[in-house]
Amino acid sequence: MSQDGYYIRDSTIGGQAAGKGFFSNRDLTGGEPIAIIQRPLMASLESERLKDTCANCYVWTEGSAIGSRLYVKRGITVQMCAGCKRFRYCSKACQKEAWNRGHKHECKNLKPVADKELPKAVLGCMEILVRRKQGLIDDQTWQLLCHLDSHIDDFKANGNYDGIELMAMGTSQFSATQDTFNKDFVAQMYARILSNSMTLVTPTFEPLGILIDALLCHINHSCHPNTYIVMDGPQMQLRALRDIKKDEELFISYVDPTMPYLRRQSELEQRWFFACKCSKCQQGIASQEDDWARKLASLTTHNRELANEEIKRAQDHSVGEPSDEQRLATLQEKTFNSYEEAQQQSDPAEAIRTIEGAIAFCTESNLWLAHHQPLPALRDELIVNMLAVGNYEGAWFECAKRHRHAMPKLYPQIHHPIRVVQTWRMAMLAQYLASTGTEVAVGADMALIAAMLINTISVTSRMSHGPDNAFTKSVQLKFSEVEGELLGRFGSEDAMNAAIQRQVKLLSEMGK
Ligand SMILES: C[S@@+](CC[C@H](N)C(=O)[O-])C[C@H]1O[C@@H](n2cnc3c(N)ncnc32)[C@H](O)[C@@H]1O
Repeated sequence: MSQDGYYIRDSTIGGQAAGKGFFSNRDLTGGEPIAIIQRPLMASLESERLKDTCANCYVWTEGSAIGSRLYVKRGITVQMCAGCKRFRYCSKACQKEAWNRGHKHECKNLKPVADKELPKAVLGCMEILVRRKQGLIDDQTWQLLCHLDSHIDDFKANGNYDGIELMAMGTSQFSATQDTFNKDFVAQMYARILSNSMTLVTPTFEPLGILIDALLCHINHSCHPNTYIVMDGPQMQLRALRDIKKDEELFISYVDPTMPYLRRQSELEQRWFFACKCSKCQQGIASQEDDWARKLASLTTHNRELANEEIKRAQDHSVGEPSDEQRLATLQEKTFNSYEEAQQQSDPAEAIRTIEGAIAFCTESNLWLAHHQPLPALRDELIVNMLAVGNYEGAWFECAKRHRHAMPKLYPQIHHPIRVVQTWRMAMLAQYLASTGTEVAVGADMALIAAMLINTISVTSRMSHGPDNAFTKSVQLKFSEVEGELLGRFGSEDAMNAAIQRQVKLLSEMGK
C-alpha cells in the first residue's frame, strides 16, 4: 500500500514485533509534508469542549489568550443541535455536513440522554458503529480500522475489562446497533478506541478531544520521533521533523519525549501496552533527559536528608539505609508530584505557589538544569497561571528563560511545532506588553522584540505547519502588519537591523 510519502508494512522495533508501521517511500526533508488526511474517521470532543467547540470543524471559540489564536474568527459562536442538545456547530454549513456524515442516524437516539454526560470514547464509538451500520464507512477503511489491535487481553489482564464491557453496553444501547454488532465486538471496538486514539488538537496544540483515523493510527511510536502531526480543523498533516531516508520507519511520539526514561516507559506500558525499545530507550538513563539523575555527586547532605525523610514517609517501616539512586528517584517523584498537584489546582494563585515551590526546590537542589523535566513542564504551567492572574510581566520573564534555556535543548529543530507555537505565544505577549507601555527592562523595546519573533515564526511556521495552515496564515498576516510598521519607524533597514541586534542581546539577558 503506498500513497504520498509513505507505505505501510510489518515493523520490528529494537528487535520486537510492533505490528504494522509507516515507512518513507523516498528521502524526505525536515518540514516536508508526508501525508494529508482531510478528516479523521472519527473525532470526539471532551465534555467541556462540547460547550464551546464546533463538532464539525473543531473551531474552539473560547480561550483565545492574548492573540495567540488569531486564526479563530472574531465573534464566532456555536449553536446547539435542537435535536440531541449535545453537539454544537459554528454555522449551518457545519451542521449540515455533520448531519450528512452520520449525525442524522444518531441524533434522535441521543435525545433521551441529553442530560447525561457521556465519555468521549463512548460518543466516538457510537458514531463509528452507527456510520458503519448505515453503510457510511467503506469496507477498506473498516478493515484497516479493525486491523488495529484492540488489546482486549491486556485490558483483561490489567483489570479494566469490566469497565470496558459496561461502557460497551451503553454504547450499543444508545447507538441502537445491537442488531448489527454483538456485545463482544462492541467491547473490542471500544477497547480499540482507548488504545489507538490520538489527541484532537487545535493548530496551536490545545487539546480538544480524541480521534481515530484508520490509516494514520498505524504509525508506531518512538521517543526520538522523526515526524509529527499538526491539525487545522479536521485536517491532519503528517510532516517530517528531520531529514528521513527512504525506507526508514516513520514515528510519532505518543508521549512527551522530553520526559525521563522511566516515566516514558511506564506511560507507554500502561496506555499502549508495550515496553519501548526505541533508539532513545535503548540508551536507558544515558540520554539527555536523564542527565540530572547521573548527578549523584551533587546530592548534598541537605538533599540526602530531604530524600530520607520522603522515603521514610512513604514506608511504614524502615528498610535500612537508602541508596543514592533511591534518593534521586524519590526527589524526582517529589517534583513530579508537585507538577501534577499544580495541574489539579483550579485556583491559579494557589497553583503558582505550588509551582514556585517546586521550581525553587529543583534549582536549589542543584540537580536539574532548565531543560530537565519536570522543570520545563513546571515553567509552562507557571506561564499559563501567571497569565490567568494577569501577571503579564512575570509570565514574560518565564517565557524569556524558556526561550533561552529550554527550547533549543528540548526542540532543537527551529521548525519543531512546539517551539514554533511557544515562540508565537511569546511574541503575542511581547506585543501585548508593548501595547500597554510596560517597561519590562531598561532599554527593552517590546514592539521590536515582538516583531523579531514574528519574523522568525513567519519562516518556521511554513515548515512546521505548512503554508496553508490557518495558523501559518495568521502569522503571515501579523508579519505583514509589523513589517510595514517597523520600516516606517526606523526609516532604513540598516537602522532597523542595528536596533534589532541590541534587542536580541537584551532578550537573551532577560532569560538569564
Ligand atoms: C496506534 S497503534 C500503531 C499501529 C500498530 N503497530 C498496529 O499494527 O496496529 C499502537 C500500538 O502499536 C504497537 N506499537 C507502537 N509503537 C511501538 C513500539 N515502538 N514498540 C512496540 N510496539 C509498538 C503497540 O502495540 C501499540 O499499542
